[in-house]
Amino acid sequence: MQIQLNKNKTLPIDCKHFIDGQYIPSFNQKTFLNINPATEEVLGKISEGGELEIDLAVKAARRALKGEWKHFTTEQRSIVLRKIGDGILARKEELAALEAMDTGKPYELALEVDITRSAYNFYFFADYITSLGTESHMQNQTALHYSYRRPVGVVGMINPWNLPLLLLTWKLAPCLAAGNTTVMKPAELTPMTATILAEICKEAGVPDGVINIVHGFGANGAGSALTEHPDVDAITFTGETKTGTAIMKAAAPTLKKLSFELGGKNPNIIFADSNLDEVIETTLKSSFMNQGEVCLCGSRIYIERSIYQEFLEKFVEKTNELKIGDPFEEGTKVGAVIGKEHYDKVLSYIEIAKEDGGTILTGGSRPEHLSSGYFISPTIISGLSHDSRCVKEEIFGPVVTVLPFDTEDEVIERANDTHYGLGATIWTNDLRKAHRVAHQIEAGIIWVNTWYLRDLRTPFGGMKQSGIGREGGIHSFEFYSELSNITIKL
Ligand SMILES: NC(=O)C1=CN([C@@H]2O[C@H](COP(=O)(O)OP(=O)(O)OC[C@H]3O[C@@H](n4cnc5c(N)ncnc54)[C@H](O)[C@@H]3O)[C@@H](O)[C@H]2O)C=CC1
Ligand SMILES: O=C(O)/C=C/C=C(\O)C(=O)O
Repeated sequence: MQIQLNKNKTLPIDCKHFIDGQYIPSFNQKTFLNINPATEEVLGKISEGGELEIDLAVKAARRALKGEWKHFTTEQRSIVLRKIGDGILARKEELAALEAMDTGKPYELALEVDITRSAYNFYFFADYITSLGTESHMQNQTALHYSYRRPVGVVGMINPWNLPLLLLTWKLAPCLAAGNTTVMKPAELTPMTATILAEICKEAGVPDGVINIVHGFGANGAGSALTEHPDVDAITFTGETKTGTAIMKAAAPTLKKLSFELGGKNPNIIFADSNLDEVIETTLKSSFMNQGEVCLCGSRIYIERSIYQEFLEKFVEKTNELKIGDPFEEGTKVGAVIGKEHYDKVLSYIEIAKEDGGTILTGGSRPEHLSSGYFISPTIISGLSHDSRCVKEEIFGPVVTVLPFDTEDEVIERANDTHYGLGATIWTNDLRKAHRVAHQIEAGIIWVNTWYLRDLRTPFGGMKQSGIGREGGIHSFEFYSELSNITIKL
């Protein structure tokens, strides 16, 4: 399926399943529509899979585990992974355009972050496997113990719509590196880049059946069919916390191995001794990058009282300068949110903020110059109490709350007063304070004087209701492989 596509794309673009190396429609020919959230136009039809398509895909993945893929050496898998990375970069403009159309995000962001990082996910794990070792222990002179790593088997992947290709490849690269096969279900709202990736993988030499894609819905659809399927060994999921609960229940009867990266309500803690210009520049990104639709966004901003007013003035001024609108226009920093349902949800939180006595310092509604598309101006809300739903719940849009604090202990308590524990950012030039506070914040990913600085060797994931397990570097292999210990008596 070669789509010649640039910013002047040709529609419609239909997305079929990819099973056992072939693009196929659903058995019953069922489809649903894919909508561009920035224009509200129909992009094409998506095949709607269910139990039958999932079963076909799982059988193909199970067969492929025992086929030629099983005999690929580490070096051969590494070469294939590098070729997939090359294949992504060779089509980066096309993939970025598809991602922008599917999600509503700025094309420049898709090119710079989503697509580049997707290729890098493959390059990183291509290198990583060639130096991956296992432990061995000599027990006195009587026995040698060593561990042996093998694939988990068929891995089910359930992906969200916010960073479609980036998050799918973050799972797929280590999954293939470790020798597994997979059935992937992209989010129903963002099917396009995954569909193209299948072709890139095939061209890179991934044998038929190793990767399979089934499109469709989550509950009572392809998603639940995948999580319930008895012949799937593991599920990796990124998305909402309550979906994680449903998947855990569905996976329990067959005791699947699970890795969950769930929602967040991340604190951004700004101490008075930080460099304010640097804080503002990064806080604009941590608040509004990708329309705030990144689970790592710092949507609760706590500012030490002595710089509260100065911070607000500068932050509001710089936020008002962000260009919002057509994702394909040069310089656009904020695009459309993912769709009508999410648009209504985000706006409903702004209404809650007003009812709770909050002050909308900027934004709060659709920008006047954009009459269609699901656009919401970057919104900053002050004056809320700590228990307002806007401060407590994940909004996942271009909306942040700002609150002053007086002491270190107070802000630590506020930051931890949530069921989530994904990310946090701390701004201070006091080294001791940075460590002291970081050690007390209940989050899996803590940045000091930066945000979204990623090193793929590091453990990535959340604590509390933000996730189960970690991925990245060796942590990915803890999930995507099984270790056996072998003891030899000497
Ligand atoms: N990375 C994150 O933390 C993300 C968080 N969200 C949050 O979730 C909210 C809703 O967005 P959704 O797209 O509906 O997220 P979601 O968690 O419902 O969907 C993510 C994926 O899970 C699948 N899914 C849904 N229910 C399932 C089930 N019962 N069994 C198996 N698969 C299932 C969906 O089809 C999709 O592929 C957002 O407003 C946001 O707050 C959404 C996307 C990413
Ligand atoms: O791996 C990254 O760089 C980004 C991860 C972001 C998420 O997992 C998310 O928004 O869900």
